[in-house]
Formats: sequence, structure tokens, C-alpha cells
Amino acid sequence: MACTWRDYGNEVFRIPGAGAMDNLVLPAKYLEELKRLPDDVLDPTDANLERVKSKYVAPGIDLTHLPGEVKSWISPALRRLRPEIEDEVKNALLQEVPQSSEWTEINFSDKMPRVVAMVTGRLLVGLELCRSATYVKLADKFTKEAMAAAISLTLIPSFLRPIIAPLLPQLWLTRRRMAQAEEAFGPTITSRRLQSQSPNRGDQVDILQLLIESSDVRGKSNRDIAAELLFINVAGVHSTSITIINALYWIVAKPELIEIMRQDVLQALATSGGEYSKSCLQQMTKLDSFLKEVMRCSLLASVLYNRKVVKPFTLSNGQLIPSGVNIEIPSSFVCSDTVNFEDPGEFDAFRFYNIAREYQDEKTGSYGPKPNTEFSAADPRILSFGYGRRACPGRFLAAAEIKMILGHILTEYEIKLPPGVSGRYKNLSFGPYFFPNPWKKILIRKLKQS
Ligand code: HEM
Repeated sequence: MACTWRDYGNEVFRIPGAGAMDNLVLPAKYLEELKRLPDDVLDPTDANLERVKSKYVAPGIDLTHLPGEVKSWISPALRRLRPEIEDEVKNALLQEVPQSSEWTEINFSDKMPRVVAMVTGRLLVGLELCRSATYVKLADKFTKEAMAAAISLTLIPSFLRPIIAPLLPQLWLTRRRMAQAEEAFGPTITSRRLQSQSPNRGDQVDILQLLIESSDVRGKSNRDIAAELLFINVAGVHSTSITIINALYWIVAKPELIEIMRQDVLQALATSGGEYSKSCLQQMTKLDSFLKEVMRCSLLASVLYNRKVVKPFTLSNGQLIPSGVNIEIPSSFVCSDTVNFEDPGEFDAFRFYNIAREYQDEKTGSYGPKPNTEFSAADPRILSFGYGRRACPGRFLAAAEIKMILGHILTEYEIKLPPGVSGRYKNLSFGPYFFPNPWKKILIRKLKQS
């Protein structure tokens, strides 16, 4: 009989893999003690780069400093650039979504990665580049092809990878995209290098500029910088667009939610003069709860919180964890455990909204310290954004983008399942990854302005 997470979710167990080292799956009860271990004992960067097989996808390119650079840049950038994100959301939806008042079929798996590439690109590379057809195509295609290459490599035993990798068509594609990116972004990188040396250097605020400036110190080429940009897209665009598609598949399957979420967005916008300000986004409490439930019920992977063990350590139960192995936490088990959630098998859009309200002060209306009810919290009961010091630094940006994109779709369009279709489109899985079925369609039409 097949084993389930319920049989093993609370034990340490080993997954013999095709990798050089096995994966150890640790129960979530150890998260707090794992969180206290320094990076020279548990290393997320190595584990994440191994997961995307960067050694093969981008040979000879050092990507280890990227998490630090993204982390230092992202929060100030989000504070400064929120209006620009909103502007780009409007532009990207105009470009990618049919504007007809007649019902039209749309495949969001094709369209959403391009929308998110443009919106995230506005922060990463600025207005001019993020709207160029070549940038959007490269960001979209490289993200998909790099994920496909990583998954294919995972299936090949590690000792055979150096021999088989050069024969893999997925790797030819990613290498071709990197060469195209160097050619396409090269002139911008070169001209910005010159500007940054000039006393009249403009106040560029995107990450491309930071990568260029740090590359002068690190002696990096245009090829290195172009590859770094593509990998930031892999981190940012893929998970954000999958989360939006998951949310759309849930909401059309439960159409009674559409009007409730639309009103939640409109009421929040009414308090901010129609602008997606920080406080307006925070006031979309029902949408926030819905999105967190989407994350819980449509996980991106069955195991998360990947770390490479650099030095051996001992768990509080006395078990020695040796160096060299990868560890991970069984997110599929954690987020469906009755210890963490009541009726975990139910999709309850208001689950976190209702929990948060229990913590609301009746007199002032303000919330006390809420137990991780926000979508963007790095919640150990769901783990979609990881956990601890090295949790996803892009989660606040992702939350802002997702709310703005869904907010615009809900308030400017009507959406529904095609005739004859009912229920939620089932997600597909490959290895530990889950993703929305890329062949499914939704009907959309522009809302009539009253
Ligand atoms: C819904 C969208 C997103 C999801 C679900 C997501 C998920 C994750 C997860 C699970 C991790 C590993 C954390 C850990 O192991 O503790 C991570 C790390 C990371 N994410 Fe995200 N992410 C999202 C969006 C973004 C965006 C928009 C960016 C930036 C543009 C970004 C940049 C990063 C970076 C740089 C890391 C590595 C952090 C480190 O090693 O310190 N992510 N993300």
C-alpha cells in the first residue's frame, strides 16, 4: 500500500535521490531549532542553486551573492516604486488581456508570466527595458525553460549529469536564451556602466543598476549581469504568476467569491482615492485571506525550506544530521495537518480573515499580534515563502503585485469557467512540484462601466 505524508510527516525520513546526496525530510516541529542555526551550518543558497541546477544552466556564473543583493534592494524599492508597479499592472493587462466586452477565452498560463515579467521588470530594469518585447520574451521563456531543465536534470543520476547534460535540449534552450540576453541587454548595461562613472549619473533605482555597480567591484562581464537578471526572474516571476493562476482557478470554481472579493478591493480603493497605496493593499483583508488559503490548498511544492547541511549538527531528539545532505520540510503534510488547521481539506476563503478578527480589539478596531494570518507572512504552517532569516525577501513585493493584478482583473473584468465545466481545475505535479494545468482556459470580458 502506498505511504502518505500522514504516515511519515512527523518523523525524520530519507528520500534516496538521483542527486549526489540524499534528501532528509524533517518534521516541522524542528523548524524553530533549525531557524537558530547559522548559514555556515545550514546553507539555503547552495540548496536553492542546486534545486535550479545553476551549475548546468549557467556554468561558470557565480550566483551566490544574488539573495543578499535582492534582499538589500527590494524593500526600499517597493516603498519608492509602488505607483510605478500599479502603472505597469495597467499597461501589462492592456497588452495581454482581451479588452472586448464579449466573452473571450484566455489561457492565463500563457499570459500571466508575461504580465508578471513586465510588472516585476518595471522594478528590476526600469520602464524602457521592461516594456521591450525582447525583455518580456526572454524573462518569460527563460523562467519556463530553466525550470524544465532543472526538473529534467533532477531525474538524471548526478554521476551521469556531466555526460548527459550537454545532450539535453532544455539546456541548449537556456544557453541560447542567455546568449540572447547578453546581446539584448548588453548595450543598456554598457551605457549604464559609463553613466555610473560620470558625475552626472542619474539616480537609477532598479536592481540592474546595483548589479552593474557591484559588478565593477567583482569584475563581472555583461554576460554575468544578463544571467543574474534572468535568474532573479526565475525566483520572482515563476512563483508569483503561478500563485495568481491558482487564485484565478479557485475563484472561477467558486463564483460566489467573485463579487465579495471585488467589493473588498473597491472598498479599500475608496479609502485611498482609487490608488493602490500600502494602506489600501492592507485593507483588502478578505482578498488577503483568500490568497493565503490559495497558497495553503495549492502548494507550489510538497517539500519546502531546502537547506544544505554544511556542518553536522544534532537535533534535540539526539539524532545526528550529517554534513553533505539536503534537508527539507514536508509542506504538504504541515499545511493539511489538523493540528495546524481546522477542517484542512476544506477550501475556506475566509479562514484567515476569521482568525484575524478573533484578535481584533472590539473598541479600537485594531488588531493585536495576529498569529501569521497575513498572506505575506513566512508562516511555518504553510511554508510557501519559506521560514526564518532566509525566508523569501520578495514576498512583500509578490503580495503587492498579486493584489494589484487580481484587483484590476476583479474590478475591470468579469471572469467565469467555460460552459459545461464545473469544479476547480486540478493542478498537475512533477517530482516535488505542483503547478496549475497549463492547457486550461477561462472566459473573460470587460466589465461594462456603469
Ligand atoms: C508568490 C511569490 C513567491 C513565492 C511563493 C516565493 C517563494 C520563495 C521560497 C519558498 C523561498 C525559499 C525560502 C526559504 O527556504 O526559507 C524563496 C527565496 C527567495 N525568493 Fe521568493 N517567492 C516569491 C516571490 C519572489 C519575488 C517576487 C522575488 C524577487 C523579485 C523573490 C526572490 C527570492 C530570493 C532572492 C530568494 C532567496 C533568499 C535567500 O536565500 O536568502 N521571490 N522564495
